[in-house]
Amino acid sequence: MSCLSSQIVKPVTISYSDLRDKNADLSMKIEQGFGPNGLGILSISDVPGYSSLRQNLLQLSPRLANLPDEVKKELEDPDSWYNFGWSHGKEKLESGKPDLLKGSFYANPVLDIPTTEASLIERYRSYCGSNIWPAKALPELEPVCNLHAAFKALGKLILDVGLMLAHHCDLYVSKGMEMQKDDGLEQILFHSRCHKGRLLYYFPPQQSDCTDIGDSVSSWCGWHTDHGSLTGLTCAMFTRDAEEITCPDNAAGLYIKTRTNQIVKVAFGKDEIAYQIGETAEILSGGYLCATPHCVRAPKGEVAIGVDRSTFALFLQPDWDQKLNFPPNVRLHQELIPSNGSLTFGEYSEKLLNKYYHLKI
Ligand SMILES: O=C(O)CCC(=O)C(=O)O
Ligand SMILES: [Fe+2]
Repeated sequence: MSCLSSQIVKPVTISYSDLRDKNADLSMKIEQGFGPNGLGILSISDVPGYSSLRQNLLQLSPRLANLPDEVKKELEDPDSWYNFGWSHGKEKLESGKPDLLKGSFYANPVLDIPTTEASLIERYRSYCGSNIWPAKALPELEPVCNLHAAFKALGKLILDVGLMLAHHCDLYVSKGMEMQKDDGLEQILFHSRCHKGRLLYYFPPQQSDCTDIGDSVSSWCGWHTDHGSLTGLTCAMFTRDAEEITCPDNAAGLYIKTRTNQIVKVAFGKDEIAYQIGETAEILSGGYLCATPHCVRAPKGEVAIGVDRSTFALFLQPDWDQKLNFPPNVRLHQELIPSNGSLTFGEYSEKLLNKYYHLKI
């Protein structure tokens, strides 16, 4: 049984100067962060230029989310199942109801048009579509017109730091498992065209929600594991009436289920980038890196009225063509895996999307 701890846990931290040293032995820290008995998250401190890029992007999140509905509609992309541009109320909550609690803006921070091949765009809708940026031509979008630059700058920085971290993950995994030179996470992620950034906006609880929110730890975002390899996360920004505040409810925020089934709130600094493990890192590493179950708790009570939350996630993911061999000891989504135990990352993701959108598997 899971057990909710009132403790707030700080992840293991690696400084940027240690991380970028390819020869440093960081395997103890990688194991503490990501290994079978690790917390499932670690943070990187002192990344040059990071703090201002975080601030630049996160401040645009409430502005984007509060644009008129018809303007946001122009930024939607049903062809990619809302995996590019603006998405609100398209995913389902654990209860089966549409998720209206948060809005997201998705884009590939590296490639605006990952491919022009129609068959690929049709087959891998969530990755092979094109980015949609607020056009300068629309005056209503003026407050978010620099979204394009701010999103790409932060996304690329979190990607570069994530690749350095992937290098050290490979060194750790190679101590336990035989690996070919190009099989490692670093090379797989370096060659991928599939990275996806997500600017998230959690709408503020209203007076009427006060009693609805309840005690659940997953009241803002349900329990899940990310299906990419590494997820880079910024420390969230809370605002009320467009002013940045400290969240009035200390229990609100990101929660993780540890390997020993403890549910803990994790907190890391504004100046740190946190990374979590996604399912495909667990698959590629034969279970040496373990996917991180997590959720987000909303602030509760009168003090929470009008408090919103903005954050950014970068999903570092393998290319759509990357073959994944599912090791027998990794038991994620067993029902989706064919008998030969192998799928490409693109096929795996499409199957998951079908599962979550209640379409056919
Ligand atoms: O809001 C957060 O801190 C986490 C978001 C998240 O888990 C996701 O987008 O997959
Ligand atoms: Fe997540």
